[in-house]
Amino acid sequence: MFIVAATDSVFLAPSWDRVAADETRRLREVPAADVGDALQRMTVMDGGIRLLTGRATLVGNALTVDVRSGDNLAVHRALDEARPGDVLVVNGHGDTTRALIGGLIGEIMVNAGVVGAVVDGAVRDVQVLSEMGLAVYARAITPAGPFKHGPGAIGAPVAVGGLVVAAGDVLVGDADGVVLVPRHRVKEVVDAVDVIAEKEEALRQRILAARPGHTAVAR
Ligand SMILES: O=C([O-])CC(=O)C(=O)O
Ligand SMILES: [Mg+2]
Repeated sequence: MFIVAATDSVFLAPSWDRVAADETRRLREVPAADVGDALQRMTVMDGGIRLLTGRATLVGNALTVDVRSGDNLAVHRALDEARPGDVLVVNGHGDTTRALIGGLIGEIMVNAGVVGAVVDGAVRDVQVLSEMGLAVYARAITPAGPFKHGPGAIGAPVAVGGLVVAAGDVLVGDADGVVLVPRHRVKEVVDAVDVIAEKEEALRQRILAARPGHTAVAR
């Protein structure tokens, strides 16, 4: 940790599995909407979880953190457990009065290879986070800083955006928002998204063909 604080109040789960990057590669190329459709439109975070930085594409394994509202001690501690390709997923209990992540946490994320964050709460320093190339999704922005007393939990299932996210599950985000792909459903989703994309394209072509003044020139 880069801050000096006792962490006895922070629970740490023993370990969890992650999905290898080559298994999720296809999910980087398709809209989050298609990924959600491949999951029967079910495991999609609510629209309050919005992209707040310039980089939209987010695909990675959840490093889950539960915090006390307005307190980010467990976030600092969690980053010691981070692996490259992780996404910080924080249950801030919907509290938007204090930011749980900012530019300094962003710098630690970059050191650890953490590609972004999804926060059920608020963040700050969004301009700086954006310049770092991090994809950060949250409910709100506030300049108000967090406390660092704990308690918290790392690696336990968390409630974020109306979903339960387990450590190691895959998050897929773009400008529309964030979709959860449960770890054991990645292959099924990768197989399904191509079929969905083909169907959408076929329908789009029919719509374009019906547009007034349409000439049958391939795009
Ligand atoms: O004070 C904090 O922990 C949050 C913050 O602004 C930063 O990480 O830069
Ligand atoms: Mg800051």
